[in-house]
Amino acid sequence: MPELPHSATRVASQAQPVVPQDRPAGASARMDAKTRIRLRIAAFAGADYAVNVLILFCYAAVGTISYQVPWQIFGLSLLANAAFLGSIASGLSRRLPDPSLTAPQVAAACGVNMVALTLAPQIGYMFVINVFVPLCYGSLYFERRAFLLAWVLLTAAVGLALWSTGFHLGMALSRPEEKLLFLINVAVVLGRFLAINAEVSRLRAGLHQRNKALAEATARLEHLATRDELTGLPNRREALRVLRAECERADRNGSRLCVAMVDADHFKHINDQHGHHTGDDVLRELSGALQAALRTADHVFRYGGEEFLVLLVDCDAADPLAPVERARAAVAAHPWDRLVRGLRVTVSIGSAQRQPHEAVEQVLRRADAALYEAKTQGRNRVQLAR
Ligand SMILES: Nc1nc2c(ncn2[C@@H]2O[C@H](COP(=O)(O)OP(=O)(O)OP(=O)(O)O)[C@@H](O)[C@H]2O)c(=O)[nH]1
Repeated sequence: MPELPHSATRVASQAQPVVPQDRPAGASARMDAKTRIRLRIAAFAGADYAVNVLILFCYAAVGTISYQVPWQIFGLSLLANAAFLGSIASGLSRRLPDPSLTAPQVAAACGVNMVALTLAPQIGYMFVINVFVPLCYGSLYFERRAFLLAWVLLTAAVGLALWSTGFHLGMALSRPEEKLLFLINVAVVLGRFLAINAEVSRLRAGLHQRNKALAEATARLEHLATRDELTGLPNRREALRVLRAECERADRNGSRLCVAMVDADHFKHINDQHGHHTGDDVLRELSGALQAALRTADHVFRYGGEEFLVLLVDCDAADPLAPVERARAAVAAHPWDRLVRGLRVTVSIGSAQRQPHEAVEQVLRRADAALYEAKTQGRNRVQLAR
């Protein structure tokens, strides 16, 4: 069952079903707050019983029914409401699967109305109308099976009450005061439906809010899971996902892909000489320089440490080295002086043109081997994979 709504306290149905579900163990402050809400709702249910009893006293006052009826209903309502308040206040209800006592409170409200129907069948329609309110409120929280059960039981209870009166169901409307009392009762019932409607709106707004927060949290998590925090580039996990997707696409439409491993030269030296902070700045600028040198359709990923992976889509088979050579030259020509005077940063690149249907792991292995060659041959160069 959902969390107990605060505004549920405003719902003026007869026995208010309350909602929070917690376990008996550990009476934390949070549970105490829930208990307070449950108590408040049960108290409002009590006030609701009082309104019904008052209407019955009015009927007795105008002579439609005997005074015995409101007194008996008053006693019964008091008993039921006191039992609910007592078991919620004492913490007894927390030992139950439904600590809000939603179903028992709905059942009690319907039961009191059915007893009233048997005691005063001459205004019996009023009690039949009244039972819609607690049942409707319960339906907000009941699962389908529970609601079906409530439906069957209530129908049986109405049938039983009618049978006990010999099916003498009536509505006293002959005198003006009876007409007025009937209208008052209808107004009270409709008011209760309005309160239920407010409750539905509140639950819906809460749900909408929670869905929105969940969608935002999911997007944030997704971003964190696929992005490198330092450079803002997509990370290695995302690189492999995109690479697989692009390979499938290339195989479908017969286009070519180039995979290039880009590694900063002597980066350890930069860190050692200028500090990790500068090293981080270099990585950030490096990612920007690589992106600026490539087409927007191409991808740059931070593959790890000082290593980047570049994925060139629709790569020109005639000159697969041209774009990566452009990227290398752009990095070498970048105004690194802006970071630290005299700073020079270059990259070595191993580039592999993917063969049709070549496995992702294989093309990455070839690009990595080419990068190793570029490093051993003196760095600041591009090596095409074999
Ligand atoms: N500042 C900074 N340094 C990093 C980061 N990730 C990796 N490094 C450093 O990058 C350095 C890489 O060093 P090496 O693997 O020896 O490579 P290298 O010094 O670039 O040498 P070559 O690749 O052979 O040219 C290590 O000192 C890592 O600590 C990072 O996010 N920030």
